[in-house]
Amino acid sequence: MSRKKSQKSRGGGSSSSPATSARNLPPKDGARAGGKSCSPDSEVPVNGVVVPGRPSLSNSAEFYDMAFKVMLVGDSGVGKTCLLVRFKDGAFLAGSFISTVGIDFRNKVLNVDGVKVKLQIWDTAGQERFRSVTHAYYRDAHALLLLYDVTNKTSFDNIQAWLTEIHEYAQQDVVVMLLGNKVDSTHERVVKREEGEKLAKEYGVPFMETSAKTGLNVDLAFMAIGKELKHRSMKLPNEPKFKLHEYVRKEVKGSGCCKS
Ligand SMILES: Nc1nc2c(ncn2[C@@H]2O[C@H](COP(=O)(O)OP(=O)(O)OP(=O)(O)O)[C@@H](O)[C@H]2O)c(=O)[nH]1
Ligand SMILES: [Mg+2]
Repeated sequence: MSRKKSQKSRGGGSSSSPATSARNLPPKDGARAGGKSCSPDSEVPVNGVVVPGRPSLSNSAEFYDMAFKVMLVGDSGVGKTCLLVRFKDGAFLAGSFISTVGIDFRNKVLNVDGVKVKLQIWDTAGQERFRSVTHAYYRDAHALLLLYDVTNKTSFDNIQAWLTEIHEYAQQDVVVMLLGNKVDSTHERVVKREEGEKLAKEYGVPFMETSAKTGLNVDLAFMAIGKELKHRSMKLPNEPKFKLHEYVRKEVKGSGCCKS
């Protein structure tokens, strides 16, 4: 997989540290974990592959073969932070909603067909006032999970604007996946699954509905991204091409009410 720009462009000092979340992600992997600023950029090489055959040791003391940057984007309140916490810790952040301030990240190593794939997952702030902070991170992202909230029509209507932004700031070959979150809220749902599917088809991106609350399809979304990125960077001559759309279509689970 080829990345066009170097990602060492944000400088190496503390001034390059992102604004971090006031709440949200417990300070384990985040950019200011332990009160220190660090440069997570240096951990993830441009093409994702660390050193073939020589596993590296990540911050979380877990070995991995390759590492990639994944960003969570979408309107404020769609559930980006909750989705990440569900994936990383298997928990749901219930209670009052505290909006993310700036940007933060967490690492998780996945076993993708016997290969340890580290995903460095950046949780962005959906609020408009943090948009310029987020823009600076797009260009290094290998994959983007774009979320809307199935109980919030505006968040769905804004997806096109998000995709425009992604095309403007992200790499051309970035992997994008559309997620309709909060499908557990069946009574409040205002965006049908078919509408999400239609929009995703229009833009040629894979789609699934998720629930950070119940965990529906959360692991699958990240695993699909991990598989796609791993296959892109480790294409063996006789290996069949990984088909992300097909994989998602086959593996995705319905919300219980309306899966065909
Ligand atoms: N029912 C339900 N509620 C959810 C789900 N995911 C998130 N929420 C709730 O939605 C609210 C917003 O969730 P967050 O994860 O903080 O939203 P966010 O996208 O990170 O918002 P910003 O940080 O402002 O960009 C919180 O009150 C969550 O409890 C879900 O899958 N189901
Ligand atoms: Mg958040």
